[in-house]
Amino acid sequence: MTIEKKVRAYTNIALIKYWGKRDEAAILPTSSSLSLTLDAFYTETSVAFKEDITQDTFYLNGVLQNEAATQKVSRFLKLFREPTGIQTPALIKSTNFVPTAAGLASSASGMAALAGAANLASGLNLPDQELSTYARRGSGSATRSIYGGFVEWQMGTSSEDSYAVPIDDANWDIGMLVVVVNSRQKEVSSRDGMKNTVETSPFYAGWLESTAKDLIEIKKAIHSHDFQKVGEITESNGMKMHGTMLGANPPLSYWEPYSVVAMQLVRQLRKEGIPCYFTMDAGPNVKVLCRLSDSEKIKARFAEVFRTEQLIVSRPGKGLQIMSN
Ligand SMILES: O=C(O)C[C@@](O)(CF)CCOP(=O)(O)OP(=O)(O)O
Repeated sequence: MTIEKKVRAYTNIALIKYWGKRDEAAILPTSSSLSLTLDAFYTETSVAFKEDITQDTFYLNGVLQNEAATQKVSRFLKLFREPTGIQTPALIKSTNFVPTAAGLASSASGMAALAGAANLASGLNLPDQELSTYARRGSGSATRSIYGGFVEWQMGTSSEDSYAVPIDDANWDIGMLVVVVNSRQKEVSSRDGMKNTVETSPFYAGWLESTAKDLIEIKKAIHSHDFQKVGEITESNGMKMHGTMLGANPPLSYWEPYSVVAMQLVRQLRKEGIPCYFTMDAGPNVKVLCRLSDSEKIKARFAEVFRTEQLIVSRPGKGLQIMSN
């Protein structure tokens, strides 16, 4: 029995970064990672296997997608067609609720929502942990969006045990301010950036050793609700990831001048006694981990430098949600 339901998945921001694969095809990482799912950014997707269409048909934000984008979705749907034997064409409708200027990687919420919708439509009905290994085959960071709050993606030893584990609901005055320095499509994708780094950076071995220790320490800090420790490890881990890129050949940096302005403002606010810590991904945008109760105060300080539409406060997000159609 298949059901056509809309599934919502929220995006996540890594505090302990995923930056490198040990297996490109299966999207298996070189290290485990840990993220915070965000409530403010999400994707809603429905999948329906329909006899009245002749081929997979994919709408994104209401726009019929081209052959290449549709083939990518079809390749992903094979994960659900193979075990069920479903040959019927699929109608896929996906909407990204990522504020237009956000420029946040929607691959995490996009692939997690697609996995959730396909899981229902195919009748496979995998439990969340196993479903996260399917989302992973779409995009590594999507693994973590199956759950809410703080989530660990365990690197595992195979495809079957490289999955997400919920760590903590983060409902203890945790928030994040996303500073959108630039929302345009970045030149170098995370996929390409991490591949080049793994292959050429002399700092990569040091990163692997250090990030494994960071993960152990941040989980202790989360369990003891030690916000300062969580923040310090987050900021350090993100900078070490960017450090590996600077050593790659050719060197890679995603930073723009206003990325540095944002980081300096975070340091200034900390000096004034407001606990906040920055992290960056494969783009110029800066994410500020803070107390939810401080987020508006911090946003107001950023608004002295950035336009308000560049500043988005998010509380912790939940895991996959099945929406009423
Ligand atoms: O999210 C993190 O842990 C850190 C990053 O965002 C970069 F800073 C990596 C995201 O990589 P993703 O887009 O998932 O790559 P894919 O597996 O090649 O699709």
